[in-house]
Amino acid sequence: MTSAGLRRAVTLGRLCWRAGPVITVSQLVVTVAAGLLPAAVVWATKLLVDALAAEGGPHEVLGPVAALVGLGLAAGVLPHVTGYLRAESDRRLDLLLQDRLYTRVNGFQGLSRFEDPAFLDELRMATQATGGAMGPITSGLFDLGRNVITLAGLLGSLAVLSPLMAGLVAVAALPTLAARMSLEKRRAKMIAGQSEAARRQIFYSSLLTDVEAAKEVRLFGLGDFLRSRVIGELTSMQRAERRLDGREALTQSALATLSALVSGIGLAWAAYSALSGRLTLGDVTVFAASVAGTQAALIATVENAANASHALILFHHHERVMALADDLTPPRAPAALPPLGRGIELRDVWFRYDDDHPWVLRGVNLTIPHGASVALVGLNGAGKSTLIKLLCRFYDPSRGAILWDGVDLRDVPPAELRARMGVLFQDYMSYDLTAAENIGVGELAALADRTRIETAAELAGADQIVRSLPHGYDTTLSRIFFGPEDEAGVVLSGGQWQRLALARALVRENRDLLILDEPSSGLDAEAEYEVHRRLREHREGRTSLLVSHRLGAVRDADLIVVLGDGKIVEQGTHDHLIATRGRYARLFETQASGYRVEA
Ligand SMILES: Nc1ncnc2c1ncn2[C@@H]1O[C@H](COP(=O)(O)OP(=O)(O)OP(=O)(O)O)[C@@H](O)[C@H]1O
Repeated sequence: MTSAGLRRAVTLGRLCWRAGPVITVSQLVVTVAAGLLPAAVVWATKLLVDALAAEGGPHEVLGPVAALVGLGLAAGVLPHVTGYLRAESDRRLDLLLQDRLYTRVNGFQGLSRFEDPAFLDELRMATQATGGAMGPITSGLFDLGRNVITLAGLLGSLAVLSPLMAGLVAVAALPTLAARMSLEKRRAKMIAGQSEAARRQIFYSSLLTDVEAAKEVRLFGLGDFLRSRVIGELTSMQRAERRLDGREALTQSALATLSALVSGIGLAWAAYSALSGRLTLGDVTVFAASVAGTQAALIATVENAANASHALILFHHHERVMALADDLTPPRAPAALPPLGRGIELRDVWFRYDDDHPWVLRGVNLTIPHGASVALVGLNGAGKSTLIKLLCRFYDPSRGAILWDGVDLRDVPPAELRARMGVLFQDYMSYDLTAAENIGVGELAALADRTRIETAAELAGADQIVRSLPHGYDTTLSRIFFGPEDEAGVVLSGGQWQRLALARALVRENRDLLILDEPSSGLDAEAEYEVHRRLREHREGRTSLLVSHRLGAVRDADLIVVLGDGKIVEQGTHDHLIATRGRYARLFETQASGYRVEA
């Protein structure tokens, strides 16, 4: 094991201790006892055989027999005790590791990590180091410890009879150990090399089983195409595995032949030594059992070391995720976030998602005054949603700053900032929860406050829809989970989901800033009119930012901002922008003419 591997094993040991000190100590005691058992049995057997060969009386035989009975009892019970301790220790360690991992993942307050394929790979491997994979990690290390003790006991016994033979058996094992370790390294490298293919395979197979994708997959006849991609990725991964398995089988067979040869030579030597009177019958028993036991323990040790090292590689990914720095810039001058009194200012904000990506925002200067309703319009890809994500501090500007009453957003904890906002994203979530919970998760403190949830639903035009569901607000909105009384859940239409998402944003009452990104894109004309009428009243006197392609919905805003090519190209009231006959006026005229033609 390399020094890094050893360090990881020590860290894991510390975590086991934290997860359950009593269980860990018990496991250590049982491991040592189980490890010493084979050598103890060999020596008790030797004493018995020698007593029998010397034709001793019941007195001489009683001791070894009693010892063998006790050892037999221990051999019967210890595996079950070990099994229980192991399962309990795995459960506790699993809890601890999952808790650590998801606390760290939640600690990444921005979005950039989740858009980084290298991080996603690391995270996928790290999540494998929890759950079922924890068994081999801990039990592999304890088994390794037990087998090393067994090995030391048996090799020691052998050395008493023939140091040369003990040395020979030990030396014969070295190539096996080296070969196994090198194979394990290759396997780890192969798995790392396959991670992209594995991710693609998971992606294709999830499309084949995903209810959301089922419509398009069937309509476009994508089933065979996706199936052949899954099989293609699997085949290429299996090809690499097959090559390695073949190499492993060949190496192991050659090494097993070497071990058999060594033990054959040893046995012949012991038999001739007994014939010439240099060894007793008991000695030969010790010798034969020790050689066989040593080789078995050696193979098991190598196997355990390989399993433990494989498991430690997974644990390594866990540790790497844990060691990652926060994704957002740490505050230079930590500040408290004041209640919004003046407004939010974007000062020469430049932004791109990555150094290799093009600029999305190029020097945006904008003020959202306190109490004003601001509308953001622009063509697809103009950067509207990106600007919203910066306001929520999912990313920091690449250059420039966003100031909240003069305080740089980089200087305040993101959670504090987000607690001051109600936001409806363009790509909102639909939770497989009840209707009430779908709204209430917008404000966890209001999850049990039905009046508040109903008020938000009413404002979003969702109240009537929810009331007409089989169990009203308690109806489970899911095709995956069952609702009350084991009924299959109900699924809403796109526009109905959107109203619930809007209610979720609005349940956060009295926030400093309300952001709505396309709140009515999926609503029918009547609902859209009604929702915007209510929102207009609701936004009155509150600071809000509305993004919409439906220009009729933004004409009443105090300030309309037109974004184009990552810059603000125009801003003003509806009347002002129409009078200037610029980009907004053209967009508005295009939309209006469409309606006029239809009319
Ligand atoms: N996570 C991301 N990583 C890299 N590029 C992104 C990401 N999200 C958006 N972009 C790019 O940023 C640009 C602006 O996208 P954005 O979603 O902000 O536009 P938008 O104005 O909201 O468009 P729409 O009207 O279509 O919603 C686009 O060119 C898009 O490809």
